[in-house]
Formats: sequence, C-alpha cells, structure tokens
Amino acid sequence: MSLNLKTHTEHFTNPLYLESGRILEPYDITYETYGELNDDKSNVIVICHALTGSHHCAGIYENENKAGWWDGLIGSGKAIDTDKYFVICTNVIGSCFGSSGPMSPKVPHHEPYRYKFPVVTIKDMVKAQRILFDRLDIHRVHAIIGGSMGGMQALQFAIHYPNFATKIISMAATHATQPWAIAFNKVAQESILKDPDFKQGYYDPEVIKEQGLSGMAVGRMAGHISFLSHESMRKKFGREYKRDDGLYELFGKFQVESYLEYNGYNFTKWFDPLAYLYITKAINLFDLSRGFDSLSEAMTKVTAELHLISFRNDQLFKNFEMKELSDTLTEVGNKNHHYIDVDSDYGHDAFLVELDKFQDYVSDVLK
Ligand SMILES: CC(=O)SCCNC(=O)CCNC(=O)[C@H](O)C(C)(C)COP(=O)(O)OP(=O)(O)OC[C@H]1O[C@@H](n2cnc3c(N)ncnc32)[C@H](O)[C@@H]1OP(=O)(O)O
Ligand SMILES: N[C@@H](CCO)C(=O)O
Repeated sequence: MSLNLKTHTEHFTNPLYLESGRILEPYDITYETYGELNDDKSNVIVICHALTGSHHCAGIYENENKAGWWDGLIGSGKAIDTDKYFVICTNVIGSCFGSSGPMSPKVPHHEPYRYKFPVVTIKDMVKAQRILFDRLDIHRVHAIIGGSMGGMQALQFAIHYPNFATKIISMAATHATQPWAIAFNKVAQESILKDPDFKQGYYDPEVIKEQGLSGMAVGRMAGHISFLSHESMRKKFGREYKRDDGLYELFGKFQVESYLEYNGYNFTKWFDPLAYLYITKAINLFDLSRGFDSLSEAMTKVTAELHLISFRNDQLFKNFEMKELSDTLTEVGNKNHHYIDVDSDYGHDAFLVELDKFQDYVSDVLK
C-alpha cells in the first residue's frame, strides 16, 4: 500500500503556558502523517524525533533523494507498519523545520524572535503535541515511540499524560541528562556563541546556509564523537588516510577527520544555530523527577506498558541510565515495564543506524 505521506502545519492562537512561566503565543506545529486513521481512531502511533530530527521520519519527498530519518522502520510491511497504523510525527517547538522556534516571526512586528524566544523544555514540547492531538480529535493512541530526545519525550508522555498511550517505547535516552552529555552540548553551544559570524544571534540565516558557520560545525563535530563510539570509529575508519592527501602534509586528513569535517560543515547548511542552542538547552534541562519529590514518585504515575531500550555502547546516554529507570519502576511496584539492552558497538546513534537489532522487538510490542 502507499505510504500516504502528508505534511501539515496547524496554527494555534491560544497561549501555550511553558514550564518556565513564560507564554508562547501564537505558535505553529508542523507534523507529518503516514497510513490511514481507522474509524475508531485506535491505530495511532506517535513518533518523537531527536535533537536534529524533524517531522519527516519516513518516505521521500518529491525532488529529494534522502529518506526520512526512520524510513527503515516505518512504512508498508515494516516494523511500524503503515498498512495497519496511522503514524504521526511532529516537529518539536524550538526546532527549525516548521514548528515555532527562535527564528519564527514574533508578532506583532514579525521580526524573528531570536533570543526573545522562551526556553522550552521537553515537557513543553510534549504539551504542545498533546494540544495538537486534541485538535485532531485524537485522545488516546496505541503507542508512542522515540529515540534520544525522542525517547525523553516518550518518557515525559508516560508520566504527564499517563492515560494517553497504551504502549510507550523509549530508546537511547535517560531519566535525567547527566553532566557528560551536558558537557558535549556546552562545547557546541560555546562554539556557536563565539563565532563572529553568529553575530550574537543576529545572523542572516540565508548567509549561514550559503557560507556555513564554522563554530557550529566544530560543535557538531563534538556531537558526532558522542554519537559514535571508540569501536564504531575504529571499524568505520581505522587509521585510513585520505588517498589524495600527502601523509606529511600538515592539513592531510585521516578518514575520521574527513568525516567530522564533512558532517560538521554540512550540518550548518540544514540546521539553524539558534535552534541548536534552544534544543540542547531543553535536553540539558531534562529531568523526569522535576516537579516530584523524587524519580520514584514520578514513576508511580506511569500506567502505560513501558519499554525501555538502551544500546550497550551508547557513550552519550549510558545504558545503565535506562537500567536505573527500570530499577526505579520495579522498586515502586510497576509490573508493566520491560528493559532490554541491545548488543551494539555502534554508540548512541545505533537507534538510527542498527535498526535490524531492535525492529523485531518494536514490531512485537506493537502487536
Ligand atoms: C533521530 C532524529 O530525529 S534525526 C537525526 C538524524 N540525523 C542526524 O543525526 C544527522 C547527521 N547524520 C548522521 O549522523 C548519519 O547520517 C546517520 C547517523 C543518520 C546515519 O549514519 P550512517 O548511515 O552510518 O551514515 P554515515 O555516518 O556513514 O554517513 C554520514 C555522511 O558522512 C559521509 N561520510 C562517511 N564517511 C566519510 C568520510 N570518511 N569522509 C567524509 N564524509 C564521509 C557520508 O557520505 C554521509 O554523507 P551524506 O549525509 O551526505 O549522505
Ligand atoms: N544524532 C541524532 C541524535 C542525537 O541525540 C541527532 O542529531 O538528532
């Protein structure tokens, strides 16, 4: 069957009350759907994206050759089967792919918000999605699935909207962002802020897309180190040197250097620097226990069937962080959660790359 990919943007004029006490008003949410909604609306699956992801998680747009970021997992006959399920993925607020973010026009003068955009949290991102689903007249879903920051959103749904999803799968995430991950984000943030072409937030986005922003490129290189692992880099690149570069040229490159350079500079052509600052801030602030006396108290709210998936060699959100969450659920008497540690060397981005290692698990959970 056809994927039935549709992209939409909804405009909201009611205030969105944020965790910080600030208000976002008005705001837009861009989202994508795949498959068909059934008559009793019982076949909805929500997908939540990571730091630099977007609502485009499956299929290929006309005139493009790159598929959505979880295309291997979502589609006709795939683990998240769009012949059966109606899949929705929204772009989070604070991002740069259609939903309101720091470069969106601020009413009444319609100049971009830039630093005037409020800090948003993962809880705010989830709240905005919940408001969208209300508008779509969807009040309960079969499952919510996400990886990395998407996994954080899935967990936030589990404690703040416990009756919204029957099943929740959170992978490559944590219950609270740890200093190691905040440190990598700090390198990226500082590199962006200190780049003179960032112009203290008053850059021209078209110029950045054209010329790149070396600060952001360097920050993203640090990010890539945290998304891979010692083992996967060794497997991917070894000590291989770029063929055309002389070994004793100062700027001759190892393949790993070439990889970081390519992905760092390429990134600045498709992602907005202010959105990177805002979303990394949201990730840093993530702590499921905020607003509760403890993580244990937060976990007592969970009623959905909850699946926690870690990746053995994830260097960003270590596998034991998910185990801690699983142990806490057990301690508070939750009998409806499952934890698996996927045997993978790849590192954090295994949830994007090594689909074969967890797709059967996902499809079994959804049955
Ligand atoms: C989850 C979400 O919500 S979406 C976020 C997903 N997107 C990102 O993380 C953006 C960055 N992209 C990536 O890191 C990767 O493309 C992944 C993780 C998505 C996929 O990884 P892989 O399939 O293993 O791709 P790989 O890492 O080999 O290649 C990535 C790019 O580096 C390039 N590359 C690989 N090796 C080298 C090298 N030695 N020198 C230069 N470039 C290289 C590839 O050609 C590819 O380029 P392209 O993106 O223009 O096609
Ligand atoms: N590499 C992915 C996951 C990061 O957590 C991204 O950039 O969104």
